[in-house]
Amino acid sequence: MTSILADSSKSMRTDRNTYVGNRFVHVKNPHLDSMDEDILYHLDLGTKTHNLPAMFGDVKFVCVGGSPNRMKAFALFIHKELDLEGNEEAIQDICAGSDRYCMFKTGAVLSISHGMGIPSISIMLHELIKLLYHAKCCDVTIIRIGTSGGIGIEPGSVVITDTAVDSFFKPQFEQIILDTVVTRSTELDKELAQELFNCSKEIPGFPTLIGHTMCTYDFYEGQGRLDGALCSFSNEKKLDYLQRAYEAGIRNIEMESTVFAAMCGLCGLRAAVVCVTLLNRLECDQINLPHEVLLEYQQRPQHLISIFIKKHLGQHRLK
Ligand SMILES: O=P(O)(O)O[C@@H]1C[C@H](O)[C@@H](CO)O1
Ligand SMILES: O=c1cc[nH]c(=O)[nH]1
Repeated sequence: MTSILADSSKSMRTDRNTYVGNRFVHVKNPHLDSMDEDILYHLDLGTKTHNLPAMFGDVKFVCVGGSPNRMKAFALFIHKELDLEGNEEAIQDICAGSDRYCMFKTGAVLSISHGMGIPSISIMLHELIKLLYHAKCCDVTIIRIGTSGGIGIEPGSVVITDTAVDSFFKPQFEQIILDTVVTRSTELDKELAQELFNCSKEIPGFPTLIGHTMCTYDFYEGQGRLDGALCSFSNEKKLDYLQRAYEAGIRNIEMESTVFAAMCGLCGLRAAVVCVTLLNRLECDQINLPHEVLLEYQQRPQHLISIFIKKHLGQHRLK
């Protein structure tokens, strides 16, 4: 696919990230200014129906992840960790009127689910970024806390992404706009990744590392699994691909990081991807860990992010 498109220069364009001084969340769409109202349909919010600056103007940290239950659990956890006022029952799903995504706010922290895969997170991010823009938010850090398949590392390890790459190991995301392929950078904030890694040193219970993350369009064939409903390659081909990925510096595979990095980078959000690995793909394809172990693994990125947020809010005591 890449080589065909590379020949057709008329249908390719490159979008570059631009970072602005004060880091207001910004949109890059001249049409929005002329709209009388902006309805954020999948979030069940809007500029006429809700006072977005009053509801969200103080947001400084946004955490996103695939599962609604995980993101609710994270909101409750961070509420407790930050010792915020109000009881847990007050933390209600702000998007309850839509059954696409869920959203919880506690203090300056917003926790949102994004479903599975690039199309799902991309829709959520368009509406979230517009929400933060309408709310006049500035200096916002956004972190994806997810799960992934590891390559050559112990299951339960946490990978902080330095670069998100596509299935060809390229640090780019190809967005098809009308009939044009627009190539966007998937660069993430290196300082933020390092800062998160430094926070991980305070948690002795599990290994954390910085590495490249591969983002695919599919969980089965797209990630070289032999156990899907369709498979046309051998075990040798699978292992050759994953081994080459490892040699290219890739340590885990998931399904959202490239579009996440591209969209956040273009709109002035400091972004990071922190995913726990559920298995070592050089050894197996099926996720066969007991439910309690999976739950504990999913809490690892949350624990790390809570230390990071507490540090930024001046609430963290060094051990
Ligand atoms: O945030 P989650 O844990 O949902 O991310 C990964 C990538 C896919 O969305 C999903 C596949 O199981 O898990
Ligand atoms: O192997 C895995 C595990 C979780 N998520 C993925 O995308 N792949």
